[in-house]
Amino acid sequence: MIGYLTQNYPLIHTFAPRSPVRRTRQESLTRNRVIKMAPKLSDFIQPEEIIAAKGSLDRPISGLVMDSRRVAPGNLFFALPGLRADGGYYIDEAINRGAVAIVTQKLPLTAPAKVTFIQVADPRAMLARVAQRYYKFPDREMNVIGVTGTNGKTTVTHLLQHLLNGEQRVGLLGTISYDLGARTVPSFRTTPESLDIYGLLAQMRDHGCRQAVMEVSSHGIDQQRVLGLQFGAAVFTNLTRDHLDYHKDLETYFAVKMRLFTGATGSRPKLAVVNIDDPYGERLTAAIPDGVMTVTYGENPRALVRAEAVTLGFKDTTFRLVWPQGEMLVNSPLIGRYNVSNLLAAVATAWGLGRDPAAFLARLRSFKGVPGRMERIEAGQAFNVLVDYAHTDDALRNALGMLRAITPGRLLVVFGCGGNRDRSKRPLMTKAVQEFADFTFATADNPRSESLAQIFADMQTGVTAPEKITWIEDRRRAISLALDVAKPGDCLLIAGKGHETYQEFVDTVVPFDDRHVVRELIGIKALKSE
Ligand SMILES: CC(=O)N[C@H]1[C@@H](OP(=O)(O)OP(=O)(O)OC[C@H]2O[C@@H](n3ccc(=O)[nH]c3=O)[C@H](O)[C@@H]2O)O[C@H](CO)[C@@H](O)[C@@H]1O[C@H](C)C(=O)N[C@@H](C)C(=O)N[C@H](CCC(=O)O)C(=O)O
Ligand SMILES: Nc1ncnc2c1ncn2[C@@H]1O[C@H](COP(=O)(O)OP(=O)(O)OP(=O)(O)O)[C@@H](O)[C@H]1O
Ligand SMILES: N[C@H](CCC[C@H](N)C(=O)O)C(=O)O
Ligand SMILES: [Mg+2]
Repeated sequence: MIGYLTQNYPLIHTFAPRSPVRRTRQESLTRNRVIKMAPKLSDFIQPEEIIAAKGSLDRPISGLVMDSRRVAPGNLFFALPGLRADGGYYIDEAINRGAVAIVTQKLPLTAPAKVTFIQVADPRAMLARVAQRYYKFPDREMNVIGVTGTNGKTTVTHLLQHLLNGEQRVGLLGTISYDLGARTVPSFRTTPESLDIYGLLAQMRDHGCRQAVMEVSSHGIDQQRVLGLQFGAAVFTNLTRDHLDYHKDLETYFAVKMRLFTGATGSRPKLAVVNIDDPYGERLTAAIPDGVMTVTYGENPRALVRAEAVTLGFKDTTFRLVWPQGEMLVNSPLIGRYNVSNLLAAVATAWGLGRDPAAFLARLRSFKGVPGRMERIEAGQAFNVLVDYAHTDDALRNALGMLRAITPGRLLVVFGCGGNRDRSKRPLMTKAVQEFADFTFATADNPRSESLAQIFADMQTGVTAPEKITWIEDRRRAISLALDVAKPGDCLLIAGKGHETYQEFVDTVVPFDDRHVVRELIGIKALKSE
């Protein structure tokens, strides 16, 4: 999937080919001068940063690249050690495609004269530093706000963008899309590679964005994708179980998230915004270094920015927003207690950056939500259908707990678990749906390269009430059966894929959008019953 998307995505880190045009002599001279002034390796790499080199550091380069399949002539290729492969293995391919310089952990015994080899201890860290210099430190010309946490990153970043958008557009990088100021493109990673981040931030800067909000995933922090990036603010939403396939245990996962706040990513944020309703948030506040302004938020009475008198409804949420200089009644179409937390995160950040929350009253009300997050599908049916991105046991518990409280009839759920991701959350997700739903249709999410039988087997270890779950491999069929079962007054939650428009199998990616499937099936069923 990722490959499929990036193939169609214009390269952002190599020079775009120019269309042939007639040039005046003056233009040609200017052009020649530009060629003479093409950036050289030594413009981005200092001798003291390298262990050894073979070849000249004065060599001009045409761009940076970390994937041999995307090398263009004149590029500097970073051979990154990976979890599955070693980028070093692809150096020959990169050279064959025209790479003129290689950053690597190991120098070759013999090197072709036309290529410079640069040995460094950590090529990923070097990539981030070089990318930041190559794109001329876009993070220093913008106020970049990074949002981390297990759940809520996408919601909070979109909310913040909505609150802060004014005369100058606010850029955004996250799970759904990248808003680059002049255009918005589909996202290929929640937190892109450092090379892409700096390239994308440069596009925002060049199109007049003076602020940017971005989701910072734990993978992104751990793989040094945000190394050196200067954050004007870092926000912590919460920490619950996920990604333990990668981090192994919750403490390690938390330690990785903490790096964004302590300076361990190479740069300290100016402002830390922390949810102290979450025990990990409480712990985080104690670890924030002196000199970083901290703003706490939550329903906790000790929070600087807090919500009181929360009223949860099926169509909207109301609460009293209290901050050190004032308070006001907020009404938002976002539903669920966790969205109070998301609203507070955004307001607390804006307040920490010097904005007056009172100015946001209308914008808080006009924010209609994020695609695929509790998205209501209305296609003429007599019961409620919601599509949501809950893909952890905590998110499922929150989502279903909230719907349970406001559903007069039965609560039905369609859900599955993604392949090649945290296996330990699968039985817990099954337990969560059984706690709240009257009936569950367990099905496929994105199996990726895992067998669905294996995923189902993991999910089944959490079954305590087998009579309340049916197992249907085909997601469309599962949704169809759930729609057949639903009656007026019932609520059907279709969880896990939210905004996603595809389903990923071992060697295919097929178009699949829960929202379209629901509308189509309701339409067909209505025709049949006429
Ligand atoms: C588990 C994980 O995060 N893996 C990331 C990791 O992959 P890896 O270490 O396995 O890399 P590899 O495949 O061994 O390749 C090593 C190097 O060889 C290069 N290569 C490889 C093949 C080739 O033909 N030529 C070539 O040059 C690769 O470009 C790479 O630089 O490093 C790669 C780049 O160096 C990332 O693209 C890759 O992200 C994969 C695709 C991924 O799916 N990551 C997900 C889990 C992720 O990052 N998700 C978070 C969101 C999580 C959340 O919801 O919170 C995200 O921020 O998107
Ligand atoms: N603050 C929150 N606390 C707990 N659950 C939440 C919160 N906000 C959203 N959720 C649940 O988590 C799901 C994902 O929300 P969102 O996309 O905002 O999170 P995210 O952190 O960006 O996720 P991802 O890591 O997959 O990008 C929502 O559909 C909802 O069910
Ligand atoms: N950003 C999340 C998305 C999970 C969404 C779910 N549909 C799945 O495929 O598991 C992850 O990479 O874990
Ligand atoms: Mg997200």
